[in-house]
Amino acid sequence: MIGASLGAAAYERAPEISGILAGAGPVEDTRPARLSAKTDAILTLSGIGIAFGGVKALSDVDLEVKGGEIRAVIGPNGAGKSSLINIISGLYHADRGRIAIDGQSFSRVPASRLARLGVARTFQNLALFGGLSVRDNIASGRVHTRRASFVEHIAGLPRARREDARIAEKVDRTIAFLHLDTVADRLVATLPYGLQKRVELARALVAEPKILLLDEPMAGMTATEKAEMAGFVRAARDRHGVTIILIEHDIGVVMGLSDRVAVLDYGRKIADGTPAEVRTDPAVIRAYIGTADGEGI
Ligand SMILES: Nc1ncnc2c1ncn2[C@@H]1O[C@H](COP(=O)(O)OP(=O)(O)OP(=O)(O)O)[C@@H](O)[C@H]1O
Repeated sequence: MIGASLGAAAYERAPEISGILAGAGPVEDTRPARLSAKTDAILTLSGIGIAFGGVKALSDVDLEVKGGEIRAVIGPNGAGKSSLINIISGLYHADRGRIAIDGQSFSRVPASRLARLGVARTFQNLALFGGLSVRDNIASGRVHTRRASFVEHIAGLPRARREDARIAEKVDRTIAFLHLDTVADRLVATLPYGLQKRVELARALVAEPKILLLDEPMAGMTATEKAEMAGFVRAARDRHGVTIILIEHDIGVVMGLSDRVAVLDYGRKIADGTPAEVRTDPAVIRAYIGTADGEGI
């Protein structure tokens, strides 16, 4: 497996991200374009490029994601994977290229409208409210659906009560789906790391996204936790039809879970295909272990 073959050298070529967000506020493209009826792509990236100072994080990257598929993006450290997810979710703004999400085309994805575009994401490092319960953290994933005003909520007016009941029902269903019932009222900070990652998945799923972006959902997990998480990700696709874009370092997990895998190296896409195709691609083998005749991938 690639995972077993990945030496530290391949993984330690690039500095870690600095966390500085690029670009100014979201600017929606004023010329929305509908997707061609000939394609079943729900997400298309065309010619995406972004640089930070002198570092080209992504150069001319194309990516097509079909509705209902589990699509992995892999590559050594610093290859540009997180930058790609951050561009799709509007946190970074590409210097070049276009992004089409479910029929709407953007040069800059409006982060503030992401949930309404049907996109949800999780983060590489947990981004939960540790002092709130699991239930409240998950409910925060539906904030964008609230229509009743603050005053209506304070006064307990019917619209606000109906809204609360609807959200509570969706939260309960998500808790059951991800087997979080026994910890639903615990403070998130008191949970083991693997369960916290699952709560983050729950918060993304409760929004009922069409597209779910998962940035290293299994990082730091035990083998058992990874297998459980992989099962939940697959179930989200199989039972709810969610399209999933996944960045993950554990290549064994990626190969077992994904329909198609795109491989980045130094910001360029070097391979794209089924797990079986990518696994034997000489460019991928070179990128990961520095030699075209590497074994065991
Ligand atoms: N906000 C930023 N500011 C400056 N440089 C950045 C920023 N984000 C990414 N980079 C740089 O862009 C390149 C690609 O980084 P990115 O995090 O996208 O790669 P990655 O494949 O996700 O890496 P990893 O697997 O280590 O998370 C790296 O050289 C990184 O240092």
